[in-house]
Amino acid sequence: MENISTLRRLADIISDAASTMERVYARSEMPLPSLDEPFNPDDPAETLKQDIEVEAARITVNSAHSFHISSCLLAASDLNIVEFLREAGPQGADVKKIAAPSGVDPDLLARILRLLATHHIFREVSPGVFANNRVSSTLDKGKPSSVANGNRRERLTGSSGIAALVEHTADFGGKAAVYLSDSLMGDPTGKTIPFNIAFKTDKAFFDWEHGTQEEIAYSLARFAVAMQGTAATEPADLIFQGFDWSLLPKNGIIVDVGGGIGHLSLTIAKKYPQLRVVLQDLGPPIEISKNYWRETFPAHLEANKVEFQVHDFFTSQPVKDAAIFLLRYILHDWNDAQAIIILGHLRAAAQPTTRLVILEKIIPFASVEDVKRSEAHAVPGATRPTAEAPLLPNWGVATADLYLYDVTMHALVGGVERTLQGFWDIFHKSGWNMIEVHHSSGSQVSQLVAAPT
Ligand SMILES: C[S@@+](CC[C@H](N)C(=O)[O-])C[C@H]1O[C@@H](n2cnc3c(N)ncnc32)[C@H](O)[C@@H]1O
Repeated sequence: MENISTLRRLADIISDAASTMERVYARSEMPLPSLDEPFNPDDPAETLKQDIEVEAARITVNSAHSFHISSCLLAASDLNIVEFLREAGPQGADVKKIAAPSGVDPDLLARILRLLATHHIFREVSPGVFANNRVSSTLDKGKPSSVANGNRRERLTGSSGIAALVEHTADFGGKAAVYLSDSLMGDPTGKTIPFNIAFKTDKAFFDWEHGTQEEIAYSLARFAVAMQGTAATEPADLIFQGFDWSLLPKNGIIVDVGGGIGHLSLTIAKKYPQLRVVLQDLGPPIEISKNYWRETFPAHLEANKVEFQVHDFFTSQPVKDAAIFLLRYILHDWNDAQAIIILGHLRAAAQPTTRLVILEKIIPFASVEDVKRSEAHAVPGATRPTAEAPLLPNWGVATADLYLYDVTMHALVGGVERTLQGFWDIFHKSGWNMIEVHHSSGSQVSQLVAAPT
């Protein structure tokens, strides 16, 4: 009830703010400037916004500074602050104590935590005293803070993966993203990837070997755990909210293409142990995945129902009798030409009964779309409800994570989060026919099912 009343109070604040603005503009007999019109400093309605009442009612976001949220998040996670505050309990701890294990400047740390608390990540209980809240505690790596501080390499292992995902994104993604404009100014085609400018390398992200062996091993392991973290941000049964896995024959083979540690195929195999899994990825993730399966689902290994295969998906697919080629968060790493090559190799190895199951975010337009003119929208399950005006049809900032991911994909690997038509096009060009789409509740991730044409 407490939460409902908080929500109601929030709605009342917004409603009061709207009434204030309405009153001020009505009093001056002027229309409220439209968000869709260009800014005109000479319009008297603009000067009215300087009105102190309106100023107080207005919620503004200074987007140009918002990268500090990610940099502060990265610092807080790197310094294992959440673990320290878990041990401090709900009353929190003074920032001098929080800073002590790492030896960082407490005043600067307070500023970092205050910025995050202002975005409802951590709570400033009293001046300079911070505690975890519901949001910050999702970053908890689940270990005593002394262990997390004592072993940088191991501090993420066995965690939910959310801290690893935040660190990977804010670290590599954040550093790459600031070069977006530089990349476009230097090369308007968009083919220069910001990552390459930021890290002064010609290599692609997945081939990049940087720093010492220890640093490489650390970021590889962090990436593997981060991919598991993407699942922790989605409903646990997401993979079962679409394609019906029970329809697969006994010993049907799921090839988890670019499967990382294979957490997704493992989830399916746990529920349907009659299915076999071939987990494919590059060498280092495959090594990490073996331990993960040994610890998480040893029975499947003992039954010889999982095979770990080092395989480059830009080469010919060795499994010719797959029931399913499963690709989660693979296609978004690559541009269309590359995605068509990957899908083409799978098509060449497919039987008529083989199905492609793709898990990806599908990008809606920010405008109303004429779905009747889209071939892809005729596929069962493809159409999604849109929001009513004055909300944007895609629900506006409520779905902003889709577009944030999209630009991160470009900045880091030159990839793209595709529209439905975008998927239709690459399927079509690689010999696959989109037959079903499943949008899931409580998640931005959809399943696309395709059959060989
Ligand atoms: C975004 S991750 C997704 C991992 C996994 N499917 C998941 O959902 O957690 C992309 C994966 O593609 C793998 N990968 C990148 N290039 C590859 C290639 N040429 N061949 C096979 N796997 C590759 C990476 O190692 C990584 O595990």
